[in-house]
Amino acid sequence: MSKNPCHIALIGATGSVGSSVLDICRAFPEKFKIIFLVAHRNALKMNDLIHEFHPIGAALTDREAASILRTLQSEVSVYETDDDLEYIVTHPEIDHVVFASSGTAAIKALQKALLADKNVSLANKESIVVAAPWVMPLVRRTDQLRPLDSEHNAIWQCLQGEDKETVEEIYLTASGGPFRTYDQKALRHVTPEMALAHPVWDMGYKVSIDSATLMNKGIEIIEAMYLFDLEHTQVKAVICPGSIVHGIVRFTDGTLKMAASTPDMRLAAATALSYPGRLRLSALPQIMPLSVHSLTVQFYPPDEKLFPCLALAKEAARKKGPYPSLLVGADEVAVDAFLRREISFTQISLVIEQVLSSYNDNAPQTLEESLIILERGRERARALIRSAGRCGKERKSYDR
Ligand SMILES: NC(=O)C1=CN([C@@H]2O[C@H](COP(=O)(O)OP(=O)(O)OC[C@H]3O[C@@H](n4cnc5c(N)ncnc54)[C@H](OP(=O)(O)O)[C@@H]3O)[C@@H](O)[C@H]2O)C=CC1
Ligand SMILES: CC(=O)[C@@H](O)[C@H](O)COP(=O)(O)O
Ligand SMILES: [Mn+2]
Repeated sequence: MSKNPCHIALIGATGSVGSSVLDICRAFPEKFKIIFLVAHRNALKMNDLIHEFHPIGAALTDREAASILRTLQSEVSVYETDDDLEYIVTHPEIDHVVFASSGTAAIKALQKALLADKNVSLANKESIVVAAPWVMPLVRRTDQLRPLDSEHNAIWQCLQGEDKETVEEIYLTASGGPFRTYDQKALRHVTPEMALAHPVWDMGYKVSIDSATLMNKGIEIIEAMYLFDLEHTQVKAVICPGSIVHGIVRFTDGTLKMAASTPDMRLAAATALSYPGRLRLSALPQIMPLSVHSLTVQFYPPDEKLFPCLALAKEAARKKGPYPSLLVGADEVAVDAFLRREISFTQISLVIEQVLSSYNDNAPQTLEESLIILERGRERARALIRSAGRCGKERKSYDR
């Protein structure tokens, strides 16, 4: 930790990962102080957080929501634009920026934070998948970028003190999602409510649906390739029901090193924020420490036929070029359409597959080109869904 208290800017403060980070800050006020809070449009929750954490500023990237927040309180300055976000993540008062927002909107802020030599904890996987070639070279110090995604946080912990050349392969564990035991026929009748009911984690809608299709694990494979500078053949997914083990590294001498803990994002947040120290999390009595005596862990391979999204993401990992951005764009739109009941659960992978297979342009050379490809992925997915026709059932929005 650079200083006590460590001054934090939290992007995605009103979300699921944001709440875990705030729980750690709440439990250790002498170690962590919230200086800026950023979210998209949840003005009411942001207002509550301002009253609790007393930051010097808050931002809502939705302009209307920012206006509402200004009317709700006068305690802090309210920001809203991309420039404001850059101001926040490079602010001289800030030591550590946590990127816990969903989507890809914070990519440029992530670049700015790294360039300004801030420590960064990163939960947002889409940013790395879309922009790694323009983000990873900006990392200046080995302790600067700390993975918050639970599997990557586990791998990061396993790799500490190790020589990268001795890493043979890594395994990211997957819970298997709510449909781990389903067959093809049962998958056809899956509803958004069923898909959102994750067996282990309480997460935002997008990542919950991605977990149910196993796209989350596919996206995480690409994320891990870039974060740990590994080939696609070195990153594997393995099902671990219950998600007690989060990540495994196999070294060249055959040793397997794995990180296990109660599945709780506050643990990942604590390790990233307190690195190289560790916190005494008994201050958070709700986190039950694992007992070695009751530990039974099973691993088995994922079924890529039943969950084709994983195979599609692995193919994008192999081909790289435009495919990771296309995959993220198409998946975003397909998941949204599923939540709006415009397509079925099994059509999610069909939409993404068609977007990927119909694309033959060049690899992006710049971040701007990668963002254009991301947008093409979204547009093509929208066009496919439109042309397939709407199902005409009741449409319920799952937007927060
Ligand atoms: N949830 C989890 O346990 C895990 C999540 N992740 C990753 O972390 C990220 C966040 O996930 P999760 O917390 O579940 O998501 P949520 O949907 O719960 O929260 C998303 C957060 O991002 C904010 N946000 C959305 N768009 C923007 C934007 N354009 N600018 C600024 N803030 C924005 C939202 O604000 P508002 O509420 O105002 O709309 C909200 O605070 C995702 O990339 C996810 O894949 C990784 C590992 C675990
Ligand atoms: C908590 C976390 O890191 C999520 O990304 C988690 O991995 C989702 O669960 P699945 O293992 O089901 O994808
Ligand atoms: Mn994860």
